Formats: sequence, structure tokens, C-alpha cells
Amino acid sequence: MDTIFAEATPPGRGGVSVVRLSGPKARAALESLAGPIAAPRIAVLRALRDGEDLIDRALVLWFEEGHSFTGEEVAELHIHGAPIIVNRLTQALLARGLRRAEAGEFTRRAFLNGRMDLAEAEGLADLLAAETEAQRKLAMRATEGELGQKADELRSGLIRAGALVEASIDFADEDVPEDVPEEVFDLIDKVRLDIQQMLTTYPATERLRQGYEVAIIGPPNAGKSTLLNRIGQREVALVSDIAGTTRDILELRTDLRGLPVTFLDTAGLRESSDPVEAMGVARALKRAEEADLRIHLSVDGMPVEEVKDGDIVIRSKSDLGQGEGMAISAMTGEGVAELLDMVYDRLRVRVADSGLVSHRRQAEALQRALLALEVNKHMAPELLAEGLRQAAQALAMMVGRVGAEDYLDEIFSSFCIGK
Ligand SMILES: Nc1nc2c(ncn2[C@@H]2O[C@H](COP(=O)(O)OP(=O)(O)OP(=O)(O)O)[C@@H](O)[C@H]2O)c(=O)[nH]1
Ligand SMILES: [K+]
Ligand SMILES: [Mg+2]
Repeated sequence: MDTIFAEATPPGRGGVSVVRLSGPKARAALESLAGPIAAPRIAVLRALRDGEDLIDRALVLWFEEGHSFTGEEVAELHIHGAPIIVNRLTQALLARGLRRAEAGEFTRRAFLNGRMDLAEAEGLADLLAAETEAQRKLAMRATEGELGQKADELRSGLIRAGALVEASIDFADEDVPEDVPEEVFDLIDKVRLDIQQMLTTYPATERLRQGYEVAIIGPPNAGKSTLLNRIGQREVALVSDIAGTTRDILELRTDLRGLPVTFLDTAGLRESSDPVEAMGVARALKRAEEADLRIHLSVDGMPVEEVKDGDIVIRSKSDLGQGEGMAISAMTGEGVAELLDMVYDRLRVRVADSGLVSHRRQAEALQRALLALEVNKHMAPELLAEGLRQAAQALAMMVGRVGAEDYLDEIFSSFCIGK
């Protein structure tokens, strides 16, 4: 196993830069630079020397194998935060046979050494990518290993059921076949219910992890782009009094009181003989359909598209005159805060529907488990046992206890170097 190193802090100037070493040569490399290290996990101030050259004075930490982030021998060097010092230290480490870490390699080693399961690693990647409070909370929960605990609990139920089935096979008399005990089906029913419940919360959880999309749709010149600019408090979209100004979909990422919400400005909806405008309209309809909710905006307050459950219908340009229903003026800002309140309220309830399963990979494993558990009392016990075995396997795969190889590159390449 190589010994790897990387700057754990972002490159550039700062108070400190932390360089982390992990692998079997970590201690030797550290001691050759900093002198003998007596105790693990205790920060000591040391001169780092490469031969005669004093590289820096650093705060040095040492972690023993089995008691570190990666599970390997790990050293942390807190040096002064300057790229030139990091470069000098890098030369010294390369000369001692260490190599630069690849993206996510520390976390990958942590997974391979059993320091975290795959769902925790995914949670860690999500935590680093989180942009809002709600995403941070969701990811933090994932890094705590709840999904792995749940998977283990369900697996132990299935393993117990499997053992009962095997026993009925082994002891079955040639002439008098032993019945599979009722307890087996009670255990299976409980696991199935739990899996179904987890799958029910999956779509809401995935949406929260990725962020919500709110499409602003309506006829041309309704003021959709003006509204987008008002929400973003900057000129994101072109505005003009020419109907059909917006063609492409414009995205505005926001943090709506802790919720990740991307507002979409779309082409005004109308029949058009202009092929480019028609393409814009087709895109608008497709994205609006896929969005979590739609704001139907029009001057007369009448929606021009089908209004789905949870959608908001609103009249624009309230500064121009009175009318029916709720109204806003994107130009003056009147009513826009209330509109955002409504969006927030509608999305907030979806956060409450979220659970533990936030990645498609995890949901697919649960679906495989559920499929394998399509068993019944009239089945041959051998088939029943096989179904239980497959379901337990799928649950183990969900958190990477087995069969993780196919996913490792994808998951760990999403990390940065040094993590
Ligand atoms: N008085 C008034 N005018 C507005 C308001 N909002 C937008 N407008 C004007 O209405 C015209 C159209 O605004 P846009 O924001 O481009 O409308 P749009 O819905 O994006 O139009 P398309 O992209 O062509 O579909 C512009 O001249 C805006 O200045 C408003 O609240 N009050
Ligand atoms: K316009
Ligand atoms: Mg527009």
C-alpha cells in the first residue's frame, strides 16, 4: 500500500495549511522531518527539516493505525499557510517515497478499512457539497451511519428467517415434509414493510439532497423574467416589452431560508411560427412538468397551463391596477415576499417527508431486496431460502458491506483532492 499525502486545506495563502499523510510510511516520513514522536493525538510544535534545510515550524499530530480517519497511520502537519511552503514540503515527501493522493483517496481508504460504510461516504460527499441548512442536516445524518444500522437490523431479521427455513429443510423427513414456521413470514413481512416505508420517503429525500426546482411559467410578457431578477436581486434574465424575449431556461440558485431552491425562468407560452421560440416553449413545458412546483404568472391571473397540486397561480403587474386573486408587482416588489413565503411553505412540508435514503443507488438496492422478498407460504423452502439470501445481499450492497467495487470510482471521484 502506497503512503499518500495531500494538502487538506484549500490551496492558497491562509493562517495555516494542513498537509495530511496516510499509509505505512507516514510515521517514518514524519519522524525524518520532525524528529521522534512520542505520543499519538497530541499536538507538538516541531521544526520540519529536510537535511540542513529548515522547511517550517509546524504543529504536528500523529495518529496510530486503527485510530485515524483512514484507519492507517496518519500524520498531520499544520504549517504556515503559503503555497511555497507546501511546495517545499511536497518535495521532501516525494523524496521519501510518498505520492500525491488522488481525489477522495483518503475517504476511499477510510471506507476500505471499515472506518465508514458506503452510505456514510456518500453522506460525507453530500455534506461537502451542501449549500443550505436543510441539505447540511440531511447529509450530516447520513454521515452518522443511520442507514447502515437500519440495513444491519433488517439483514439480521432476514438471516434469522433464513436459518429457520434451513432448519426446516434439514430436518424434513423424507415422507413428512416439515412446514416452514409461521415466524419466518412474520419476519419477512416486517422487513418488507420497513423497506417499503424507506422507499416511500426516497423521492422527497432525493429532491432535498439535489435541491428543489420552481418553474415560473405563463404567457409572454407576463413579467416572468422581471420576477426572476427581483428574486435574485440582480439582472439574471433579459427583460423587454417584446413578447418572446426569453428562449432558453435560466436558472437562479437560491437559499430560501435554508432550503435549496432553484427558480427557473422560462419562455412565454404561446403558439409560435418562429421555430426557435417554439423550441423554447417546448423546453419550458418539459422543465415545468418536471419541477417540484410551478408559479403560474399572468397579467389577468389566469393560468395558461394545467395547474397541478401545490402550484401557485398569481396575477402580475399589480401596480397597473386592481383585479381578482393574489397579485404581485415584480417591478415594485409588492407581494414578492408573500409569494416566496408560499413557495417556502409548500416546499417545507416536503422536507418533512424525507428519510434516510437519498441516492438512487441505495433505492435500487432496496427495490432488489423487495423483489427478492416476493415469497409465499406455498413456495419450496429452498426457493424461499434463496429469496432471503438475495434480499440480505441487496441490503448489504446498499451500504457497501459487499459488492461496492462498481461504485467506488464514481463515489470517490466526486471528492476533492485531500479529502
Ligand atoms: N408595470 C409593470 N410592468 C412590468 C412588471 N413586470 C414586468 N413588467 C414589464 O413587462 C414587460 C415584459 O416583462 P418580462 O419580464 O420580459 O416578461 P416575460 O414574462 O419574461 O416575457 P417573455 O420572456 O417574453 O415571455 C417588460 O416591459 C417589463 O418591464 C410589473 O410588475 N409591472
Ligand atoms: K418579454
Ligand atoms: Mg422572459
